[in-house]
Amino acid sequence: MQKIAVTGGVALEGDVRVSGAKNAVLPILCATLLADEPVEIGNVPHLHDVVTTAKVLGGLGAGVTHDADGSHVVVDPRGVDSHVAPYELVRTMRASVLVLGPLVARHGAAEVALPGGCAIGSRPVDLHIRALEALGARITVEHGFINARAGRLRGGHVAFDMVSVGATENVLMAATLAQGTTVIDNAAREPEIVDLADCLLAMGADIEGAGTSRIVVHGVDRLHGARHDVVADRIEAGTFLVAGAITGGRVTITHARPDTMDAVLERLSAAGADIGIDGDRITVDMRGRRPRAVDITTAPHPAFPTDMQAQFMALDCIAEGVATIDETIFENRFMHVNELMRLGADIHIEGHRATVTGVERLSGAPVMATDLRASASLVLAGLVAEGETVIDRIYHLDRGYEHIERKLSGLGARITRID
Ligand SMILES: CC(=O)N[C@H]1[C@@H](OP(=O)(O)OP(=O)(O)OC[C@H]2O[C@@H](n3ccc(=O)[nH]c3=O)[C@H](O)[C@@H]2O)O[C@H](CO)[C@@H](O)[C@@H]1O
Ligand SMILES: C=C(OP(=O)(O)O)C(=O)O
Repeated sequence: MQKIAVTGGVALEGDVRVSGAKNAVLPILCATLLADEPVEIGNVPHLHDVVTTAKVLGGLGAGVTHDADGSHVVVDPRGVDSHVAPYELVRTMRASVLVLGPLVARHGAAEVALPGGCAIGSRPVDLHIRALEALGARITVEHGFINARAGRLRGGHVAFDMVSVGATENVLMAATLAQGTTVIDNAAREPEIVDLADCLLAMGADIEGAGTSRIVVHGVDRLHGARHDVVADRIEAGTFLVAGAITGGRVTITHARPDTMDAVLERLSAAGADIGIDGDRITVDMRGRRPRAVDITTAPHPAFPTDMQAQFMALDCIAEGVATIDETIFENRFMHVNELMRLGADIHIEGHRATVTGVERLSGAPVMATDLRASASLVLAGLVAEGETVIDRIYHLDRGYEHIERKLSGLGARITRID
């Protein structure tokens, strides 16, 4: 199994390009199932999750082709002749549940394996199911599968009792082909929802309010082919900014979307970093000083994202002062804590709160990646730990970060992948 070895102590310097967002490209790939013509997607990141989604779509009968470097993908949904997303694929990537809405809206049937729990929490799908039922789908859950059937869906009122990114995406996609108007209240407002809506609009959908907590969808009879470029990955971008800050370096990220990153940029400033924004470039400068501890509370967008919690915990581990980190989205998203402690971090957990007392130095050690962003936090800690940190189970990293070791090497980091 591949590992990553990092030798800490280099202050990172230079430019790094941000890739397309994992959490946008996966729903967009699923949305292509709604069209009756090929859909071309650009700025597609090289990620294992993209490969898995292509397998899910291929298994349904869609044609999936990509150009030589893989950054343009064309999905031809005309061959779809199955409506089953099997457990073998769904269990490796929860986003596969996002084929549910498109399949039932376009083909009147879907059988999608229940994604089940994962390292960061239980991650139920009851909100997805109730929302699709509100549009007229008949849904049963048995033998580990969600079975959905429908004639043409009809518009309805969906009022979520909690904010769910995935459920908002599933019902938004389904509503585009429903008869009549759907109102989604307490919708998630994440930039990836806006990007999905932009792609659906290019395909001929009629949507208002994406990016606000009320989305209104007027159903149309068909969605056609389109071309769409995936929005920049604000989590990858944030991870590189933390890499600059934690190492006391100066890093510029390019092709970013600063307007999607307010909460993260505000917390980096609070940690003492100088932040400069110039169009799609963001520079973080922490040269010559130690970060200050910053408190974090994760919550739905536009608040601080749960997907950046582990990376900021790594920053707090070597910061001056004591920080509290409250994780309000997932009940078990502190899997990185024990591994960070193996590097010498001082962290105490009580329920949803971690208290991090900054230490002056971390020391390299073998550690185990437990989930995607936990892995990123270990790489970040490894960049400042004395000596070598070897991170095992990096397949989690490859789900969500494109060539992370190459990008960090380009900034001067001593990091290699070991087979
Ligand atoms: C609001 C939020 O920050 N969502 C994050 C969540 O999206 P993802 O779409 O995976 O998860 P949701 O947004 O649906 O989950 C938000 C909360 O709702 C609960 N829930 C969800 C669906 C459901 O049917 N029933 C239910 O109870 C979840 O357990 C969780 O506590 O994980 C992604 C990957 O880390 C992040 O990119 C998203 O930012
Ligand atoms: C946990 C994440 O992704 P997923 O929902 O695909 O597990 C993430 O993007 O941080």
